[in-house]
Amino acid sequence: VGGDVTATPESDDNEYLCPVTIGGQTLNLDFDSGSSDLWVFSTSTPSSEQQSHTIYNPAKSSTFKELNGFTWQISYGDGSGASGTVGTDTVTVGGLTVKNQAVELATAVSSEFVTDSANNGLLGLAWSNLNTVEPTQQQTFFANAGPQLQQNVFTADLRHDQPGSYDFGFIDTSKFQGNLNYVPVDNSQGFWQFTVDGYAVGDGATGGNSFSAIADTGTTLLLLDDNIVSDYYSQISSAQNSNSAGGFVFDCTEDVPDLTLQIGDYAAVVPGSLLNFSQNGDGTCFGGIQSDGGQGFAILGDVFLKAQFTVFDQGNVQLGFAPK
Ligand SMILES: O=C(CNCCc1c[nH]c2ccccc12)Nc1scc(-c2ccccc2)c1C(=O)NCc1ccccc1
Repeated sequence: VGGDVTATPESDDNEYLCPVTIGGQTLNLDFDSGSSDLWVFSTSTPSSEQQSHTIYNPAKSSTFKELNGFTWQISYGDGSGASGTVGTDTVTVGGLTVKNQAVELATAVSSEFVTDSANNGLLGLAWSNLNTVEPTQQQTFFANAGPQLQQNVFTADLRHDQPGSYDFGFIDTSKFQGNLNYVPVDNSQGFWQFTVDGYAVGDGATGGNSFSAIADTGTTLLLLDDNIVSDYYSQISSAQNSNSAGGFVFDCTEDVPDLTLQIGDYAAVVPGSLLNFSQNGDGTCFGGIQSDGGQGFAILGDVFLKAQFTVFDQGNVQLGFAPK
């Protein structure tokens, strides 16, 4: 048994949305390997915050069950967040069905989500120890689906400005070139966390110290240690760290170098074309590489994942990468 679902990029590849059916109602959700809550806009969300979102109505689902007294509250590094109550329902993704999946109903949502009308909630794909439900932590959709999957994996094939896909339970070898390169994952903090052994800017030599990183489909950009960010932008003459733009920008006419991350034996190349992320409208462009804010680990978000085919292997607690 498995599932294949289309991941459609929002403008500027800011996020990727996938159709999810909950109790017979279909909503587009943001699949997020950097968090572990499945939460949705619902009839419990204040009408002023429902705006143009598709909402889930548990009263219309014959399979919804309230988890009385259960609550959740999540906040993200950009200051956004949401909170609410919890129930269970039957959740289907690309033909793969999980019964009694914890579905978290938002009773409060921050403005970043209210104004993002394409996003009707998140489907967390990190490890369940990151789930925020109290008093009893809940399992993710992927954790619950694991036992019924042919292979206990999901794969991400995100693309620039065109639909990609997530597959659950199988590896479609037509979606990548060559062989998969696996690295061990440390899931003790709940993330798909692994070690990067070095980096190279453009066709420069691979150097630098090894560092921790997470594979995070829910973060748009490639967030790295300040030293690497400075080294990278030192190769772009017009680059500057702009407070008004919220990060490093450069002239759109510039030739933007590739970045290569050495992951074990695998040289993961992020082409310069993906590192010129978006136009600011004034002749400057916003970089796909930005600071990780001193997190202690790098966040390899969609900018990185667009350039690789990635296997999230729950059974063997490892990640696999291959070029596309
Ligand atoms: O939270 C996730 C994945 N879900 C994102 C859901 C989401 C959050 N706004 C959204 C808006 C739209 C759609 C989804 C989301 N990843 C991680 S791990 C560590 C940090 C972190 C912690 C502290 C400081 C920095 C990062 C984050 C983080 O905050 N990323 C989002 C972000 C967003 C903007 C800038 C940096 C990081």
